[in-house]
Amino acid sequence: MTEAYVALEGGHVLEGRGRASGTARGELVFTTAYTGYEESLTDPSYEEQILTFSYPLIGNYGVREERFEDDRVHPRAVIAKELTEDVVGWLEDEGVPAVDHLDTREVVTDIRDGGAMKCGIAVGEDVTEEDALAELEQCEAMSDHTDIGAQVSVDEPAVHGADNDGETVALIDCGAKGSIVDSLLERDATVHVFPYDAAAADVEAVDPDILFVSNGPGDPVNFEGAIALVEAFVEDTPVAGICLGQQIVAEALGGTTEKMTFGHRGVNQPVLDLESGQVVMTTQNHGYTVADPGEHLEVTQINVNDDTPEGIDGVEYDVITRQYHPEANPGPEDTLDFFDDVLAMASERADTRAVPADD
Ligand SMILES: NC(=O)CC[C@H](N)C(=O)O
Repeated sequence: MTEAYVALEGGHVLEGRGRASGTARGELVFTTAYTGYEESLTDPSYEEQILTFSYPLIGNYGVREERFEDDRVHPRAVIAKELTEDVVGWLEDEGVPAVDHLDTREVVTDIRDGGAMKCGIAVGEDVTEEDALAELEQCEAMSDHTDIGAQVSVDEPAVHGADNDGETVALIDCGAKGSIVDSLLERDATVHVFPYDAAAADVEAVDPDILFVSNGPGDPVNFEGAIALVEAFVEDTPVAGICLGQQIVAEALGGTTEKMTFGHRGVNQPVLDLESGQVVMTTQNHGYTVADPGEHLEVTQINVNDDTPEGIDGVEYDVITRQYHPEANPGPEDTLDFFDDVLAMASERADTRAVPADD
């Protein structure tokens, strides 16, 4: 019999059915997404986290690689009410422990009331509660993962769409989802992907029309290299960001970020555009938020549920960021036009440079 124990911060241990064996520790979070488990499980932003699905049945339409956001599963472990054989086989192959047949409603309400918390998991033939508690004991707070970018970023720069005719984007890869790159390529951009700690001179060498800071896991203050890049480029080059990217831009330009109680993870987060008055449905996956944008940034969109900043523009600089995921995957495509706005900003910059100085 495969045992499964989930030890929550504070020492409460839940018992479930073991589906994929192993031990793991991480920050316990939940997503309310009712579809898109392949995309969520391959989203690098879930590194060092244990993902609970509040939707009860996960895996019911199989597992297809073309829906992956990256080439591996990122959460340290997976919890659901019911996991299908397809998804269990995939998690087993990936060596990611999985537990089902426990009360996920209890897990979700614990997180909602107590906040995202440390968690230890043990799944296997002979594991005990103590094994899960030992994992919990060793679990570090998310902010203590000071070099988390190294786990998810590219090692070397890479270029995609070199033959495209559009704008040149320097994408700072802090754990970028594949569909962010795809969304730019579909709009004819050339995308130079750089490691999260790239030197400014290397980025400058491709003469980007825009610096684009990606999504990624963990605490934005730990991405010192990416923060320095925004500082170095923002006066002369437009800057865009998604999710962690928005938080990094705020940190770079005099704003502050903070940890939320349990964050936003799901595919139906309502966002209000303050200028148009329009509300859109968005995909989200974050546990930190911009607390104060500072004087160089202004909030243009807010979350309808809790008023947190969802869209930010530069006051005097060309800056545009989103806290949610305009690329969707999973989730609604209401906000794909963000990529058009980003590339329009990049295009203006390209046009300005093309004009000779004495014109
Ligand atoms: N998806 C993301 O980029 C997540 C950003 C950051 N790690 C957070 O949890 O807020």
